[in-house]
Amino acid sequence: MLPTVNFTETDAYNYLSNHYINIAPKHLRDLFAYDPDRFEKFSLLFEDILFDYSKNRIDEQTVALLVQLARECHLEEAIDAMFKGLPINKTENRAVLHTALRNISNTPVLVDGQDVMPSVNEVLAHMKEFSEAVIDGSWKGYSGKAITDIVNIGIGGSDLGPVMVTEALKPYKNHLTLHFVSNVDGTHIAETLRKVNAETTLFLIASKTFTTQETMANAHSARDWFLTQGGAEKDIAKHFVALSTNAKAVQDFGIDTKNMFEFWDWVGGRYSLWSAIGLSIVLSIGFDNFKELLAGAHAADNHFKNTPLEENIPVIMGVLGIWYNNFFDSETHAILPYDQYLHRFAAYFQQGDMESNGKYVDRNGVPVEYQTGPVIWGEPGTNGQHAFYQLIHQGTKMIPCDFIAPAQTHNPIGEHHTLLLSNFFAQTEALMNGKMEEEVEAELKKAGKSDEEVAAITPFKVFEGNRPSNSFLLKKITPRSLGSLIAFYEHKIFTQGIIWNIFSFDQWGVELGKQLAGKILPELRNEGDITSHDSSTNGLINQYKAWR
Ligand SMILES: O=P(O)(O)OC[C@H]1O[C@H](O)[C@H](O)[C@@H](O)[C@@H]1O
Repeated sequence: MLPTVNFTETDAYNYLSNHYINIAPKHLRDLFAYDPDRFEKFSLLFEDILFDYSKNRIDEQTVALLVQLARECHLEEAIDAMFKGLPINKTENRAVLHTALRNISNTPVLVDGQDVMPSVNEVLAHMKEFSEAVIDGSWKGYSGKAITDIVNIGIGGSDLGPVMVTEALKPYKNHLTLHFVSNVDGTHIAETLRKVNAETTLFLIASKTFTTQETMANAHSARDWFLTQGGAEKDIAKHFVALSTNAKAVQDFGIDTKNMFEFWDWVGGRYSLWSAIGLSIVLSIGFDNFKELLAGAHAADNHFKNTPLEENIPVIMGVLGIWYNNFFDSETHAILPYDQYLHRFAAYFQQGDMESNGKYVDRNGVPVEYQTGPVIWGEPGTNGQHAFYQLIHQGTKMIPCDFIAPAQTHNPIGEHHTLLLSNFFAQTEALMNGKMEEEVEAELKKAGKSDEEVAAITPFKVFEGNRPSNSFLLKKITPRSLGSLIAFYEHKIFTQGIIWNIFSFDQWGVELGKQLAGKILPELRNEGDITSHDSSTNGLINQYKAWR
């Protein structure tokens, strides 16, 4: 199985610690000034995606040492083990094979000696056939009308991916209206049901386990609502389908397994948009576009698997993250898409990254003595610029940023896209260069300020710069380029998990919350004061009971 290495005990780590002392005082502005080839050296082109990582606090030696670190941590063997379907998710004893879901070249992928590709293709064929019937109107609701609205009920990985992708690919959307219900707060389902008509609505109950409290509560409420709106028990088959690995629970819920789209325990929830969980995506943009999304991800998978680490985009993304997280002590990482359609991209990778690498126990079961996964956050530009960029530019924390923008917009209205992109370029440049004292003084003098005024205001207007960023410039956001981009981020997370020597594909931290809520629930159902917890929890529960 995966060899476990404490990365802080490798030769590369040792060299990097010394190298850091050399790089840390250097300013990016100077690194650019000394090396006119910096962009050529530190950028990679993959199909229609340009990845520019030259505005990072690195030189050629940094990259070489970071790659050595990845090698000493056996990243290449780990990649191989993942693609081969070995049970690298050890705490759940499962393979990690979201890559098989988009393996459009159909080479066999074995799990326990059995090729999974025939089952993957069978489910894809089912999704194709079903979605075509719904989209062309031949799938009828109980009163004979075609479906107009799709309500996906799911949470976490059974919600965030489909929401993010359907939003990102809205320009490819058909006439069906998509709704997503995730929160157990009754407001979410109530507000959604107000907008739809039972005769023409299809519910997708999306849950890998089919036991998640929030999803089951929302699914039952949707079914109750359907039955009070004129639908009968026998009509449920026309209006409810399940996307799950748990056939028994689906049946118990009352959904015919003919209407179940299956996936498998080797698909992690936060990596499942490529599976049957993507049915809402297929219904929104059609099967051919979904296939393009898979094809883009598959191309990125091949890049990750076959490209030397030095030129491997997700590997470079990963090791740069290690450089900042473990040498510069940065704690967060911002994802900043300059594309309104990508407005849920950062939220999607909050789960993808933080649920994967938010772990303090290493693969030997021992607490780590170094930092692991960063806090991931972000909003689309330019909104972010008017909200939190102040802190990125002039705060006391170093925040490595990923800027993402398409060269071509789907909405060429006036000069909007040029304005947007001018902000994208200006921000990465300003973060890198900063604004020196002399520049500020010259500007103020030019504006007619007295020497005294110049001296008083200058310190506040100086930007130290030297703040790192990556830029992704895509020709256009298409199903294919989006598929590749998502896969790059997934593999970046994998790369980091291997180097940090943690298990990236379990999520025991989430399980605890589920158990604890289950314990308190019966106490809320009864009247009477509660004394079984600490005084804060007792106090809150008892006040809730008094007020409800
Ligand atoms: O798809 P489900 O089984 O309903 O799970 C939904 C979500 O549940 C938990 O939050 C897990 O930590 C997530 O990884 C998962 O995506």
